[in-house]
Formats: sequence, C-alpha cells, structure tokens
Amino acid sequence: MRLANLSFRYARRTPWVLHDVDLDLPPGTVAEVTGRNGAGKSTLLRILAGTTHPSRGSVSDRPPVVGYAPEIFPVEQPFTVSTYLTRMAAVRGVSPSAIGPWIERLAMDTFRDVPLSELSKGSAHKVGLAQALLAPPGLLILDEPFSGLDAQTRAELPQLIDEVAGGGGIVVVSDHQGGLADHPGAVHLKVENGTVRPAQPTGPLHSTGTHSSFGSNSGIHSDSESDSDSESDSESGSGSGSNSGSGSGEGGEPTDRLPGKAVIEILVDAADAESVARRLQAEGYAVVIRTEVR
Ligand SMILES: Nc1ncnc2c1ncn2[C@@H]1O[C@H](COP(=O)(O)OP(=O)(O)OP(=O)(O)O)[C@@H](O)[C@H]1O
Repeated sequence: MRLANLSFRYARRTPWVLHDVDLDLPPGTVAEVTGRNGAGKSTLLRILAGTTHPSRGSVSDRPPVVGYAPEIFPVEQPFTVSTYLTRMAAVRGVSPSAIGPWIERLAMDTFRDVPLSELSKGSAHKVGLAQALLAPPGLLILDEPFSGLDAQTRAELPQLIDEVAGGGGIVVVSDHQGGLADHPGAVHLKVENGTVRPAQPTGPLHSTGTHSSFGSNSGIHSDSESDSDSESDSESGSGSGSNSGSGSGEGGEPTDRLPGKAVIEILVDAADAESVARRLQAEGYAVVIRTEVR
C-alpha cells in the first residue's frame, strides 16, 4: 500500500494537517504511529483506512478488506454487543459464528448481552477491536488500541497484531501509550508538522522481513496559494469493512466509494461524530446510513 504526494486539510483556507506525504507500507508491515496531540495521527489513520479521502495525492494498493477500530467506539447504537457483532458479521460477509471466537478471545462473554450504550469505555473498546477483526483484514488500523484496555487484552494485542501481519496484512497503530514501542519488527513513524517520518529511535525495522519507506516534505503550509486546484473542500465519506477503495485522485473525490452505509456508524470517532454527521447530512447521507445499520 502506498501514499503518494498526499496532502490533507479539513477545509479550504485551513492549515494542512498532512502535506506531501509519501509512505510505502508493504504486506506484513506493523507500523506504530506516534506524535503529539493534534499532530494528525487519527487523520492519517482514517486516510489509510479509506474513511477520509486525501485533499491531494493518492492512496494505492489498499488491501481489499480493511478493519478499522477508531479511538472511541461509537456506542450510541441500539444494539447489544452480540447483536451488533452479528450484524457486523453480515456486513462484512462472514458467518455469524465468526463472532464467537472473538467474544471468547477478547473476554467479552460477560457483557455480550449488554446494550452498547451501557458499556464501560474498555468494554466498548473491545467491541471496536472485535468488529475490526471479524473479517480477516488485509489492512488493520487501530487508533490508540491500548487505551482503556484491561491487562489481559492489552497483553493479547501484540499477538493479534502479529497474526494479522504474519498473514501478510498491514497493521497501523496509533500508539500514544507506547504499547508497540519495543515490538519486534515494528516500524515507528512520527507525525510531525504535517510530515510522516521514521521515529527516533527507529525500531528494528526488518526483523520480520517487513519494511516501510518514507517521503518527507517541507512542513505545513498555510493556505496562501490559489484555490484553483481541484481540492475537495472537506473529508468525504466514511466506510470500511470490505472497502476495496484505492483512494482518490487529485480532486479528492473517491474513485470507488462504496455505499458503506452500515459501516459509518462503526467507524466515526465519537470525538468527530458531530462534525462528521453534519458533513454527511449536508451530503444527504446520515439518515440513510443509520437506517441501513438498523
Ligand atoms: N473533523 C475535523 N474537522 C476539522 N478539524 C479536525 C477534525 N478532526 C481533527 N481536526 C484537526 O486536525 C488536526 C489533527 O487532528 P488528529 O485528530 O488527526 O490528531 P491526532 O494526532 O490524532 O491527535 P490526538 O493525539 O489528540 O488524538 C488537529 O488540529 C485537529 O483539531
């Protein structure tokens, strides 16, 4: 998977969050993404997942099955845990029986019949992880997965990540807590001033035969340039699961947006929900998306 000359800002005349990013993520890569608050980690992860489209540049060779666990799982959905996961299995095109092993492995049995809205933060986080893993992902995006997890699941997570990578999947993890700081074979990326660079100290890059390469750039540009480019005004669309998207062209318009109706409720960060919902409503999506999930 490759990002080429990728730039992103949330709207015209606002600062670039990412600028001229080049990044190769070969199959089997485990990448830990760090950076200060607000640096653009979640934005980068959403672009990788395909839920946000670049303003400029391209994303190519995204694996066809994407699992994305946002930083905050959106619990405002009228399902119990098992009902939600069963529906997600259907959305992902896997058997309902696929949920059982994840309920067991992530120690979710005690709250499988609890409504999502009544879950603790840590339990909700596990549901977010489980939905991302239901269909074996070729690309697994985990936004702060170690946050709020119980010790057992926290200890399990590196193994889970290695299993995905061992099968040739790409795993990208935003990791404020340093859960993968010493992870064998992981590459370490830092988002800083709109760039994505190898982090210091750089981890043992190639012990599992994986590698990444990076492009750099000259930092964040304020918007003094002409708006005559064909940049999109905003992030567009959300969706994942079996999203086979390969990103967007220069115009920021997805070349292959799937309906993704049922996926959006799962993927939108709670912290972003209000603004994303506004944008979706402005584009005529939101009601349809929610109706589809039900
Ligand atoms: N939906 C949005 N609309 C407009 N601006 C946004 C939106 N989401 C994030 N931003 C802004 O984009 C920048 C990057 O945010 P992002 O959430 O990607 O950073 P982050 O590194 O993940 O931060 P944190 O560690 O605090 O989660 C920030 O300045 C943030 O305020």
